[in-house]
Amino acid sequence: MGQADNMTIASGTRGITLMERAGDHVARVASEMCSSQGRIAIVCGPGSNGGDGFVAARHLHQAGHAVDVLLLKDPAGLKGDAAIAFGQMGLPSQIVEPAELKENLSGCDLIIDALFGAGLDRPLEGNAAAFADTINKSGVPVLAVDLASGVNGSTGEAEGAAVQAVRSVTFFRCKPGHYLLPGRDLCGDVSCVDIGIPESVLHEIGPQTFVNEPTLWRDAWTVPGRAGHKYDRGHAVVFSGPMSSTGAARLAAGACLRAGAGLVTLASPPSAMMVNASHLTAVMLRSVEGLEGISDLLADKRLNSLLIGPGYGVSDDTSEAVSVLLNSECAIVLDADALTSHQNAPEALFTQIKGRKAPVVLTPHDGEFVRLFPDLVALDKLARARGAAARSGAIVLLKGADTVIASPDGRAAINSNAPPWLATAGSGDVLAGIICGLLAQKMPAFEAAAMAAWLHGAAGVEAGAGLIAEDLAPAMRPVIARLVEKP
Ligand SMILES: NC(=O)C1=CN([C@@H]2O[C@H](COP(=O)(O)OP(=O)(O)OC[C@H]3O[C@@H](n4cnc5c(N)ncnc54)[C@H](OP(=O)(O)O)[C@@H]3O)[C@@H](O)[C@H]2O)[C@@H](O)CC1
Ligand SMILES: Nc1ncnc2c1ncn2[C@@H]1O[C@H](COP(=O)(O)OP(=O)(O)O)[C@@H](O)[C@H]1O
Ligand SMILES: [K+]
Repeated sequence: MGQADNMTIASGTRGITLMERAGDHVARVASEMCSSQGRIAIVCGPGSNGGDGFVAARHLHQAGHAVDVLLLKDPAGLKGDAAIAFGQMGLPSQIVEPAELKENLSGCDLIIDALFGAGLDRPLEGNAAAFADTINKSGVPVLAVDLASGVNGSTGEAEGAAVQAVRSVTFFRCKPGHYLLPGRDLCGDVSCVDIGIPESVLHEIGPQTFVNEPTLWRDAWTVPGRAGHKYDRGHAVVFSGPMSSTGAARLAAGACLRAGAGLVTLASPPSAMMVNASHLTAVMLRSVEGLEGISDLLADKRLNSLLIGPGYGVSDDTSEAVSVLLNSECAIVLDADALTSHQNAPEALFTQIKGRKAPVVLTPHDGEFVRLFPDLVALDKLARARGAAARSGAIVLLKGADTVIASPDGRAAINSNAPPWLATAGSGDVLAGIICGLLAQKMPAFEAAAMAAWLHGAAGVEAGAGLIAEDLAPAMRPVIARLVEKP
């Protein structure tokens, strides 16, 4: 944003003009949230975020609202555009001690949080933290300028105190902190408004972090052509666990087929053939025994996408099986036990991944992540996923309510459509199956993983409250139908 701001200013738009537009938008949203008689407290910090607050105060006063401008710091310390906006405000303001703030906020109908935005560079402490606390305890709805104060816009983290907003108004583009937790929850509903920064600045800035929406991958996904053949859509293999743990792989295989793989084979240990056979219809079944069995299976060059891990078991045998898969030319998804089985020697896995041409997607949840990348866990979520992708050479899909998909080339997508109902046994197996199904259709791996996370979230919304993992594959149908309709 700093770069976007500077480029816009360098091309002739004054900084105060940007601030004027930003504050105007904030005032408009505040007016929507508050009756025309409503009293609005505008709590302003020492930087440009506070500057936006001063502009909003002027507009709201002109619109007839009762406005209280409350300052964290002495306005003599304001600089640049914020100082100009303060000078142009023409309204009384007061420096408030934290102990007095409660009194100042009582009886107001809306609080505008203009304490800190993009310039936050450390956790809120002392007076700033006390302000955030008092605002949160006031029970008054909060509209945040740019970000809820205390949220780091680049990471979504809030290491100290943070304001809880119901809405935020941000400028030009949403920031990672609007999508990553806890920032997403603290910022509330986010409106992103145009303040006159031209789109063209993005060519030079070249952002590498994206919100996971269909525009990110829709062009990489093809729907079956009129004369299409099932083999055009690939043949995926999902590896089943032993007799007592076959369900995870079957869930994955069903989702893989539903994601559009032309054919899906479940590779089953001989001992589990009966239980698998009694539960499968469109998914095919093949008995595969040991490493030799896997090698024989993979001799069929029509197979092009593989998934191993769900319910497979944690053991050296599993890591050896993974190694055989990695020697093939297929795209591969490594999930669950296939990840944990490498906890003692992750580097060997990464070396093998980096040595192959076809892509690998790793789909760890936090617990699996720490086993493979213990030294990365202290980083923020974007940095964790990016660091893991760079180190492993794989696309890394780091699961959670704010799943991040990262590529070794530096791109990262943040998924935000997943409902909490997806936190249910087997839901991750379904996700791994969807990725495998999209890889079978030869989607590039980053796009396949991103689309899969989005489909999984959208299917969760479609299935709704009370869903279980079995509901997800059927719920993908209307979601896919809508994607086909909307090119
Ligand atoms: N970019 C754009 O296009 C546009 C941007 N605009 C707006 O500008 C905002 C960014 O403004 P900004 O850079 O001045 O930073 P801001 O968030 O006000 O905070 C910096 C101040 O806070 C302080 N400080 C920091 N952390 C602290 C802490 N934990 N605890 C205590 N103090 C702390 C730090 O001072 P320090 O104490 O470090 O000297 C500094 O004084 C952006 O969010 C948007 O609202 C719009 O006007 C439209 C155009
Ligand atoms: N609170 C949440 N909100 C949205 N999605 C979630 C939440 N918690 C987990 N998920 C998603 O649910 C899935 C769970 O996967 P995983 O942990 O592997 O479970 P399992 O092994 O039981 O399938 C992941 O896709 C994850 O991103
Ligand atoms: K703010």
